[in-house]
Amino acid sequence: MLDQSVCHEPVITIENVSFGYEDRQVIRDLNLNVLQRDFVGLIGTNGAGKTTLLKMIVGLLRPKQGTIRLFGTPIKQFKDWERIGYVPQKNSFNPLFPATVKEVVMSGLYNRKKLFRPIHKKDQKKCMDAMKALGVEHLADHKIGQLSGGQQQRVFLARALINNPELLILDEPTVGIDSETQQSFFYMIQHMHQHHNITFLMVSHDLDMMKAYLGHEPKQSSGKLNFFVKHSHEVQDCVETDLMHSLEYFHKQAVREPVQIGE
Ligand SMILES: Nc1ncnc2c1ncn2[C@@H]1O[C@H](COP(=O)(O)OP(=O)(O)OP(=O)(O)O)[C@@H](O)[C@H]1O
Repeated sequence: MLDQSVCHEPVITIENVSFGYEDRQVIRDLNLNVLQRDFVGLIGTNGAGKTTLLKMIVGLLRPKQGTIRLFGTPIKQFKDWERIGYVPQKNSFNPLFPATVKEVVMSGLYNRKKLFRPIHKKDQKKCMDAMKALGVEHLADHKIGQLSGGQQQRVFLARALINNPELLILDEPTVGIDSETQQSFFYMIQHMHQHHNITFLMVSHDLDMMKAYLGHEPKQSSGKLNFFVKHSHEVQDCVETDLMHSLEYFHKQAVREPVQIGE
C-alpha cells in the first residue's frame, strides 16, 4: 500500500515575497504553496511579473522581502539544483551561436558546482536518452542556432529533463512555434504530469490550452498574477521515475496521431 502523503510534500513555498526593479514594485507580498504533483499554470498580462517570479524560484533573483523554500529548504541553503529543470523564455539564437544540440542538452547535467567535472559514459547515455525522447537525436551535431523554433524548444526541454527532475519550470515554452507543434507539446507535458511524479510550474499565454487542462478559475490570484492549479494523483504512478516512458509515448503519438487531453 502506497502512502498517499508522499504525493503531497511541499515543493515550492513562497511566503510574503516582494520584489521590485529599482523603484518599481513588481511582486507584492506573494504567498504560494506548490505541492508535489501539482501542475501550476501561471497566467498574467505582459509585465505582470511572471518571469521575475520564476527567476526568483530558480535562484537567479533574490526577493527583496520574504522567503522562498524549495523542497522545504530555504533557497539560500538549497543545493540540489538537479532536482529542478528550468526552460527559460525563448531566446532567439544567432545562427552562428557555436554550441551544438548535444552540447546544449549535456549542459543540463552541470549544476553550478559541477561545471568542470569530467564527462562520464553514463552522462553520455543520459544525454542520448533525453535527445531520443524528444526526437532530436538526429540533430545532435547541428548548431542550435540553425534549428527551427520548435526544434530549439525540444532541445531545451531535453536539456531540462536530462537529470530526471522532480520540478519542471517552463517559461512560455511554446512561444514562436506552430500551433500543431504547440498542441503536441502541451499534450506531452500533460501526459508527463498525469503519469509521473513531476511537479510543474508553467507560464503560458495560451489561455485555451491552459484552461482546458487546468480549469477556468484560478485557484489563487495576486496582483496581476493568476495561478491555475491541477493536482495529478494517480498514487500507483507516484513511484514511477523513468521519464522515457512518457516521452517515448509522446514521440510515437506525435508521429502517428494527436493525443487526446486526459489520456
Ligand atoms: N532587468 C530588469 N530591469 C528593470 N526592469 C525589469 C527587468 N526585467 C523586467 N523588468 C520589468 O519588470 C516587469 C515584470 O517583468 P517580467 O518579465 O517579470 O514580466 P512578465 O509577466 O514575464 O511579462 P511577459 O508576459 O511580457 O513575458 C516589467 O515591467 C518589466 O519591464
